Amino acid sequence: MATPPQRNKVFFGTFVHSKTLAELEYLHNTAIAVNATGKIVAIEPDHTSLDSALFSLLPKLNWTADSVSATSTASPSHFFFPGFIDTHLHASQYPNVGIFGNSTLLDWLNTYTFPLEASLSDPAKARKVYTRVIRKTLAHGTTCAAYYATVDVPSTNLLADLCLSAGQRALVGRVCMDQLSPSYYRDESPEAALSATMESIKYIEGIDPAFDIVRPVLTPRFAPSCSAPLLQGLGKLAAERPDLPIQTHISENKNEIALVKELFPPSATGAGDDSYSSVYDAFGLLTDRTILAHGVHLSEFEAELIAKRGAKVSHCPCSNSAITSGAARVRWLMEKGVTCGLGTDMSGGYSPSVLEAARHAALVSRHVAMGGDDAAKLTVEEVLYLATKGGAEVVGMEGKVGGFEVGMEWDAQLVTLGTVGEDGGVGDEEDGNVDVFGWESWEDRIAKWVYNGDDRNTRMVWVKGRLVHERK
Ligand SMILES: O=c1[nH]c(=O)c2nc[nH]c2[nH]1
Repeated sequence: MATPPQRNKVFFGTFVHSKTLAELEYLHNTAIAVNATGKIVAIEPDHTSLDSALFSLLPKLNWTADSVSATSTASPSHFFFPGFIDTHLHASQYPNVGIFGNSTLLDWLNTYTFPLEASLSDPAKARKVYTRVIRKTLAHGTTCAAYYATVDVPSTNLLADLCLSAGQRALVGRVCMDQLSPSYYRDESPEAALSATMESIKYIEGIDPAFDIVRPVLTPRFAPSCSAPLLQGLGKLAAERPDLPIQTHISENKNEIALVKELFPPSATGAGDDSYSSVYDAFGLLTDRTILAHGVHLSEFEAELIAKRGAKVSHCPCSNSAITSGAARVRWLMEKGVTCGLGTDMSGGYSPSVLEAARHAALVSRHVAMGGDDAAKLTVEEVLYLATKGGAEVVGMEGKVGGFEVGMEWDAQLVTLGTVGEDGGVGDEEDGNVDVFGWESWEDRIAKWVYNGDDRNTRMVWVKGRLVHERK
């Protein structure tokens, strides 16, 4: 299934993206040229119109006018923004969003999660769920998602097929788990888990050999679900396959941490201590390709170890609040040198939106601040960095997606906010859920979007230059 052939494209208007963790860059009256393979090949600021940009760009790029399609918006309430990167979510749990009652992690897994995931070995059900979650996340501007599927190989492969045909960039993980779940939902043995994982890796290599859009990811569910031989086998595979990322959960919930200490004492792992991070480290799974979801209760020692290994943390604030896991200290992690991104963690998290995760990240950081560390507060600029450039680093795609620079790929969204008319009614633009009165600075508009925006503001979405969603 090859990506359909594309035309060259020129986009004109306001572009907003993260320059650094602390700073957004605003490029007004700017044209960005994207070639037929989806790469940004030119960025030209300070044009008076699309026509003037085309007049300048086409000869430079050796493009004819009829080889180019243009998307232009000069409205002060429209802007292009990099596509969001969801660094942690369970595609298989999408039907359960919002269904968690008063549960916490370990009972939530048994009550809500394992039965649903197991039921997705029905191919018709899996197709329905995966089609829907891809559509929904694209509609929220998620151009790249690090997905957990299930234990089942055919439906995991189906998820990869569906991401590829929808054009959503994805890491697709067959879930490895050979212990502590009901017998109807687990790998039969470490060998069976490794062979099923290889089967899925081979399948994805077959459909997207260069991993242009979809890539397999080694996915030990979390330490309690995996026997020592399984973790060891996955560590060996990770060493043999440096092209594959690894994803798992860490230190989300206090009972989970106690369980890990009980299951993996240093005598069983050979580690020098009994920390959760050292378990993954002992099995060769704490690497610079590892995405660790949650990291709520990490110790000083663990944060330092994670930073030293170059492993990344997917911060999942919506989930951490919903199933009462705790408030992760993101500023502290970043100051320790740990790269962080954002995850919706559906369905521990109830929302498919990375913008919502950004908002929760800002709010949870204020709860951390209320505990006495005022510097913990994350700004609008910082949570948007985590949602884009930080996320790109977490999934191993830094320099490729997450921003607007020559050489990067065009993974982007067109965001439209609603203008308010002279009489207080609807202005030139559609009636949006974010009202722009016209006197706000661009910084204010972006803040209003972060705190009030949703998929109604996500007008168009592109991945690698291809239009993958348009809101009518
Ligand atoms: O939020 C979570 N969701 C899960 O599915 C899971 N499995 C292990 N640990 C987990 N945490």
